[in-house]
Amino acid sequence: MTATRGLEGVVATTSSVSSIIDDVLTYRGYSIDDLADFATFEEVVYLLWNEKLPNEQELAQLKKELAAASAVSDDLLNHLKSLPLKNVHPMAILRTAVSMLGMYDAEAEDMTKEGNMRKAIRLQAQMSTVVTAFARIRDGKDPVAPRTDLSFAANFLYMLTGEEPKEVAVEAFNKALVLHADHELNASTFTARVAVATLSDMYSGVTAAISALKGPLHGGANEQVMKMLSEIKEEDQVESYLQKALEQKQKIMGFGHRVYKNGDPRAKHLREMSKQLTKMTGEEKWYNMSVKLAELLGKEKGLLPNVDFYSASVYHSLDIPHDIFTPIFAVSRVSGWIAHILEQYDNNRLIRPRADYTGPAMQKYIPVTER
Ligand SMILES: CC(=O)SCCNC(=O)CCNC(=O)[C@H](O)C(C)(C)COP(=O)(O)OP(=O)(O)OC[C@H]1O[C@@H](n2cnc3c(N)ncnc32)[C@H](O)[C@@H]1OP(=O)(O)O
Ligand SMILES: O=C([O-])CC(=O)C(=O)O
Repeated sequence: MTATRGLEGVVATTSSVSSIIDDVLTYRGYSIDDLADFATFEEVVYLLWNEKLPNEQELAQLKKELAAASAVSDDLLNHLKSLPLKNVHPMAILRTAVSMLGMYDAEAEDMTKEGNMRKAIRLQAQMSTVVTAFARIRDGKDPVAPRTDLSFAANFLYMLTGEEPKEVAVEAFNKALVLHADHELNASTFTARVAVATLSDMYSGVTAAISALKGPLHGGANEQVMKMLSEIKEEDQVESYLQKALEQKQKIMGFGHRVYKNGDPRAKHLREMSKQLTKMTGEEKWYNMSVKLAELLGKEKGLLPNVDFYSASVYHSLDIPHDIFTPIFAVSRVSGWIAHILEQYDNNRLIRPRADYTGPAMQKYIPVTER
């Protein structure tokens, strides 16, 4: 038996949810470029879960169900208020809150197809409510209840700020949600599939996935990108920052990818959004610094921006707190996790690979008094 480090290149399952073939990303066979340009996030959720784009009626029904499911119980909000919110990362709060949502869901252990679809709606709707409620509670503000007349993207921004967002912000946020919704067998999706392949419930799968997304080598990179840009401060500091970081063998957050070696097809959409939004806010320096960093790192190391790089300046321009960037990734990606969880249940087999043992061979047991 030989191990493949990080399972690189290992094909671990079949899937019809999304594909990356020759650097082209599709959800259920639809190009990410078309979806980013034309689709609402709700259409993408429907597509991922139902293997087809919805007609008007189906879309209206999904929106109605999401809106009806989006409020969370006062008990859960009171739990959130009792947590040490100032010192804990929002992804840790989200991980705990999703686990709690499972405890408040009377159907948590219902493994029927219908029960799982109802839970899917609740999870998709309520993660937005939890993330925005948390972001307000820690600032001493009351949570804002979701509205039933707003789109998914608009509702998130509304619950975060308490104000109805501008159309341009909703459009940008919707596109960001579409771009993050699914990505083949990335680390968090694989984690979700491993958890539910034991026939554990959907909340357990999503809680496990959130844990995997949290790390800076995966979803946590978007927050780290903004931290890096804030440290660099000015465009004329980019080159010296980069040289020093590379000399110290630091990883530059938001660059590189396990699968894409010629660039992440989502990055160009986020780059364009970053350009437009930073122009609007008058803070073009974030876009200019990002472009310069990307040019230099491309030349120096052949490393290209991934989905997390330009999303940082996009979310910053939408006035979103930096530590909420990764929870937003989860709010979108839960749609993909759910699609994969449903696919796993449909054709399940326990996921249990082997390890190539490298420890000592057959040691003789010595009683504790003789050691
Ligand atoms: C949504 C997402 O999850 S997208 C990814 C988000 N993560 C990041 O942006 C974090 C920064 N990027 C990385 O750490 C990596 O590129 C990963 C984790 C995304 C992919 O990693 P892998 O395919 O395992 O590549 P690995 O980490 O082995 O790197 C290969 C080589 O490229 C270098 N490298 C890869 N990415 C970077 C980077 N961002 N900055 C500097 N060097 C890098 C490594 O140091 C390594 O060099 P070496 O061979 O001289 O030791
Ligand atoms: O696929 C990956 O390894 C990481 C990624 O880009 C994602 O999850 O969107």
